[in-house]
Amino acid sequence: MIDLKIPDASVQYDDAFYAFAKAEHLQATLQKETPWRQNKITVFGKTYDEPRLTQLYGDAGLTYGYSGIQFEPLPWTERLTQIKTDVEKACGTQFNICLINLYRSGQDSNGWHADNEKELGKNPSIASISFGAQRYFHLKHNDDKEKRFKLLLKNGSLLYMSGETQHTYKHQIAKTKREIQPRINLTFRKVVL
Ligand SMILES: O=C(O)CCC(=O)C(=O)O
Ligand SMILES: [Fe+2]
Repeated sequence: MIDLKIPDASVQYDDAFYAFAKAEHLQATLQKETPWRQNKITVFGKTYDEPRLTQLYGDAGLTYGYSGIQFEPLPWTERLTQIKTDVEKACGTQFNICLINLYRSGQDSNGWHADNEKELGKNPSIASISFGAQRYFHLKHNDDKEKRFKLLLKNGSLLYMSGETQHTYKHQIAKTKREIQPRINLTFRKVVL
């Protein structure tokens, strides 16, 4: 992994954590075998479909949620356990849940947010694996408008955010009008509460 040297944050990246062909295969397999959920989000009293499909896997007994919804994870599959082991080795950190996102097209997205839920403890460590179509990952500093960064997340890449990153920055996957194939993203996290 290389350090992206994002000021006031700790963000590391490996653009070929998995070889291209292996990553394409994992994209196709996970897309097919995951029991995708369509969650609803409520913004200013109106309810919408979340602009992507998701699923949560994790250790038995844990719960994790965001935007006011709590989820119970499905038990780890063999495939996800293998990926988790690979990621833990690379990051030197243990994880106990994995949120999977499916971005079906360029119209699917993930709006500005930080993964700073209190269940993740003081300085959340988040490892993010991307399979399939490349999408831009944007970072913006909470207090300094000049500090904005974007990174094209490649098929098979690993992005690791730790330290104070979730306090100092928000991140997003923006919509795009370009014709774009599906993308799967796995974020490994550690629930400590
Ligand atoms: O899809 C991505 O690369 C980011 C996903 C994300 O930020 C999240 O699920 O919290
Ligand atoms: Fe996130």
